[in-house]
Amino acid sequence: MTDVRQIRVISRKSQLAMQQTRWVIDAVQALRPDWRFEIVPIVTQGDRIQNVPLSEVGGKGLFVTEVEQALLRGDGDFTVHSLKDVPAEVAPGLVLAGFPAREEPRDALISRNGLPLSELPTGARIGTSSLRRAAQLLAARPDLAIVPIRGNIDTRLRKLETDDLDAIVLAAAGLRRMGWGGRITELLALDVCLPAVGQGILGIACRADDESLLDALAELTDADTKAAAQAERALLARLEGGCQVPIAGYAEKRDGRLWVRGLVASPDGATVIRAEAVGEDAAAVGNEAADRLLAQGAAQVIGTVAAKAPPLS
Ligand SMILES: NCc1[nH]cc(CCC(=O)O)c1CC(=O)O
Repeated sequence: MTDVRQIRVISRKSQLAMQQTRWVIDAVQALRPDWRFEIVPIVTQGDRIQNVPLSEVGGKGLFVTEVEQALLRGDGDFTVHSLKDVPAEVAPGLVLAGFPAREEPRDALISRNGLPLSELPTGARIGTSSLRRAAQLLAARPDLAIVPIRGNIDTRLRKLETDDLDAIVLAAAGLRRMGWGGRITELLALDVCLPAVGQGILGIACRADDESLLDALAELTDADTKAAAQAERALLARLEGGCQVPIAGYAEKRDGRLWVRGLVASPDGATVIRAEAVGEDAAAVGNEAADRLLAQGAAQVIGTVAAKAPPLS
């Protein structure tokens, strides 16, 4: 017999956030038929600032901090984060307790004329505000013109036409969760565009002392996804990267062991440092991959980028 609870779920109002929230509620409901759920919508500062590239507004976890404060105040019981938007450290008193099976981790190219990356014309205009994507695209194709675009997924898809772009790059996971996977021209190979740490993973956060909720979230957790999340976030934490630095990391299970790949690049793609590590313990493997990046000078690349970034305000 489980306890009967009325669970309040804090969610940003974006279509993607609401979609992900409803999906997780359905999954928890299936495990706890007696529980009742209610969505508490929240508008964050990050949702209000729409026209400035995220890399310029600064502040780690722009969308996440206010949601964490709301959870700590007790405005709601859990929230569903896109893990890649969650800074390396979560707020004291909260835990990331639920990791449903990962959606597609790769970045997707959506091109106007259906051409894959390798066939785009010289000087093609590619829309992305992600320094990580820009750096890797330029490393593969230095001729490309990177055009900053921001906004929700549907806004960015529209800008493909209105901003006269040849292609845009988005996380395949977000597109698929919205039911728009059919728009994808090409999934970019992991060795062409290594994803952001946590891309495609949902991380469900709740208060660290909420025992019955912790139990339910543990039941919907996929062990391989959780291990990948831990390894990738250990790598990120050791590199101390904010969204101002092109950092990528991806972990997957191979033959029972965890394989982590990491990348640090200069924004122009001229310098790209790669490293990998294999092992059993998720955090240890992530740390080892980070150390191998640092041994190749990643700190200098990160330091150079951070020095050029505008001050956080
Ligand atoms: N930075 C915004 C963001 N946060 C999570 C996703 C997509 C879903 C995911 O990666 O889990 C996106 C959109 C994108 O990067 O294209």
